[in-house]
Amino acid sequence: MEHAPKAIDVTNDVEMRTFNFFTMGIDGHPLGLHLDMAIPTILNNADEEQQKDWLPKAANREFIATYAQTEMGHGTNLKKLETTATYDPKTQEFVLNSPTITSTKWWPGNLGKSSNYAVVMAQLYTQGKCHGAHPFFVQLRDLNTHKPLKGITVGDIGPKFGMNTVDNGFLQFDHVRTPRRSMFMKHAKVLPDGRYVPPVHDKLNYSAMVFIRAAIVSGMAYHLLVTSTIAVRYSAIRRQGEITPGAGEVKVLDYQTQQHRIFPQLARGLAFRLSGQYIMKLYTQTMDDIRNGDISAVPDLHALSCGLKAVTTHHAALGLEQCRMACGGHGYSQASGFPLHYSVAVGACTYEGENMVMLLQTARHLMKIAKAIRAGQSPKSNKIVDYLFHKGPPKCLIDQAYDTNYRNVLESFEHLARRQTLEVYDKLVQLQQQGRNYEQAWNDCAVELCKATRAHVRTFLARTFVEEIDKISDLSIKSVLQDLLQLYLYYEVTECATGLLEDGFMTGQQHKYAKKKIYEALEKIRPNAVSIVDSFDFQDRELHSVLGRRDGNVYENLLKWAQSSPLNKTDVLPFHHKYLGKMMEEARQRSKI
Ligand SMILES: CCCCCCCCCCCCCCCC(=O)SCCNC(=O)CCNC(=O)[C@H](O)C(C)(C)COP(=O)(O)OP(=O)(O)OC[C@H]1O[C@@H](n2cnc3c(N)ncnc32)[C@H](O)[C@@H]1OP(=O)(O)O
Ligand SMILES: Cc1cc2nc3c(=O)[nH]c(=O)nc-3n(C[C@H](O)[C@H](O)[C@H](O)COP(=O)(O)OP(=O)(O)OC[C@H]3O[C@@H](n4cnc5c(N)ncnc54)[C@H](O)[C@@H]3O)c2cc1C
Repeated sequence: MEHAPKAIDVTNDVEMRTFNFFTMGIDGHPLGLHLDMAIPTILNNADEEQQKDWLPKAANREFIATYAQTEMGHGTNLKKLETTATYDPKTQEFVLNSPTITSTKWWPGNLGKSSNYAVVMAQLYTQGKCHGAHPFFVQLRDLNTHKPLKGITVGDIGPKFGMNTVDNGFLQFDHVRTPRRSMFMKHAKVLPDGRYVPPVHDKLNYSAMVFIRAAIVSGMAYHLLVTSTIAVRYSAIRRQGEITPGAGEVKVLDYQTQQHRIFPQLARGLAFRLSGQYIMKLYTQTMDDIRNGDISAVPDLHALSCGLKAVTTHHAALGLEQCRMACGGHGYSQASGFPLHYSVAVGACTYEGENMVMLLQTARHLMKIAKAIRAGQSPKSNKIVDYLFHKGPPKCLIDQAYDTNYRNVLESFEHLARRQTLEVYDKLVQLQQQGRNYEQAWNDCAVELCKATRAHVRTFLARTFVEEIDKISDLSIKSVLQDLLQLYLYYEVTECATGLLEDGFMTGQQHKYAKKKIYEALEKIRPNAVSIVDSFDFQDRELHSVLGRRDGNVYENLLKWAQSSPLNKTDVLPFHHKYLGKMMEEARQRSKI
């Protein structure tokens, strides 16, 4: 008996995301910000009554909302946002206003044409006092005509580096009135008479950003695993040159340089995937804690999500580019899929907090820990940062036989993170003792502060990778993943070798040992590489790549792909005789004279 196809349940988040993903590709769609930021804001920042009203409608797509925070003049420094929401107790309304050109909201995804509502971040004024940026849920367009409401100017910001299926927009308010209850009131409130009730933690309004920063980690894993799948598969069919003269052309994947280019991206993709799961669990747990009145984990979550976001997006951008270059000329064609994946992935280096700014946020947290260490305090049973309090071995032991579960490699990462953190802390203190104020001293130390964050995040990623692989009980799977783990760890050792060699912790000999372990891992991974990427079970329609086809039939499909180009619809372009043809004809005539 035939069954009618099951309809998509639009209120089921996973079902809907999967559907969107396969039907609309990866560069975004009109519901992206609605699902990723507006709904999380409602969940975490609307009070019970507001949620009852907004959430079912949002889940049911009765409206489309976006997250409008960034302005033309300020994206990073939220304290300087210029949009105002001034409370008028007479009418119990807020008046939203964009006082300057630079206060124009600029960048929000799906704001330009799709959304009819927005979470708007605006400086809250009541009883003559500014209380900082707060979120408001504001209607922008008429629900029937979809025309902008009175006082609202809204539109698209134009083509971008990528993600051009998303209508990133601009928005201006000219004294637009919105009811008092359009302010998100779970944490802070404005009472009908205008009194302001502060939140228990003044950064709870930023929870949607924390959510996306955490989600980005898995997103970057996805991009890296997809692009390394393309590069591995293509390298397994591409033959070029000989290793043994006369033995015939080899698959380019047999070249050590090719493996060294691609396999670390695969390993990093897995590492990001495992840490992505960890941070998402931490996010969910922390949001539950907040609901129960416990905000103690907020700083840890914020610090870890900022650092992971910055490091994983940066490494994904570098890794994607390596995968592209590893595919030679065909990698530069849009048929490879790389331009699409690259332009989407690199946006994440900027959105949801510019990467340097994010590294510095984590460093802020590290400096507090350094202060506690220097004051002789004990660790507080915090799995993520406690290692900073402990003294590790005085010398690197990566080449010693005592290694169980890579403890000696992890100790090397811990050593570097600890040293970098404490050294930059000491420099901060010293500069202040020499007369610099804290902010000036901070700026003088900024590059070193970022290095401390990177070292700390490297330690976290590596430890999570080791711990998760250790939990696997299927030995055949475990052994393949252990090869990738070996590559990951020693590759990271060589990446931070300058820091490990700088203070004599690691010897030149040990550096050479790490390189040897990399080459050994590459060799072990090579025979399994295609099976590993096949096991991710990406569908061809996800890869968007002729080079990365699962069936390996690259060349015939590359030709078909080129032949289907609009330029090839006719043998002779319609305007040929008008321009190029005419030019050549005239030149020929002239040379005859
Ligand atoms: C297949 C692919 C899938 C991909 C995966 C999914 C992706 C899905 C696609 C999405 C598509 C694009 C979506 C883009 C959407 C936008 O880009 S939305 C706009 C995002 N904008 C930003 O991120 C702005 C960045 N700036 C900031 O977050 C803040 O201004 C800064 C830089 C953190 C500083 O904030 P501030 O208000 O000036 O704070 P300040 O007074 O300096 O106080 C700092 C204190 O607050 C704390 N703090 C600051 N922020 C927080 C926070 N959030 N929580 C807790 N504490 C905080 C600090 O730790 C510090 O604490 P203390 O050290 O003082 O104890
Ligand atoms: C694809 C995309 C989608 C986006 N979607 C949205 C959205 O949906 N909603 C939304 O509200 N916004 C969105 N944005 C905006 C985005 O969040 C901001 O662009 C981002 O937060 C960076 O802010 P900025 O543009 O002001 O950069 P700037 O802060 O001007 O950065 C410029 C440079 O200054 C440096 N810098 C700035 N401050 C400091 C500091 N304190 N210390 C050291 N260096 C500093 C930065 O590191 C950077 O190198 C999106 C952006 C992009 C690219």
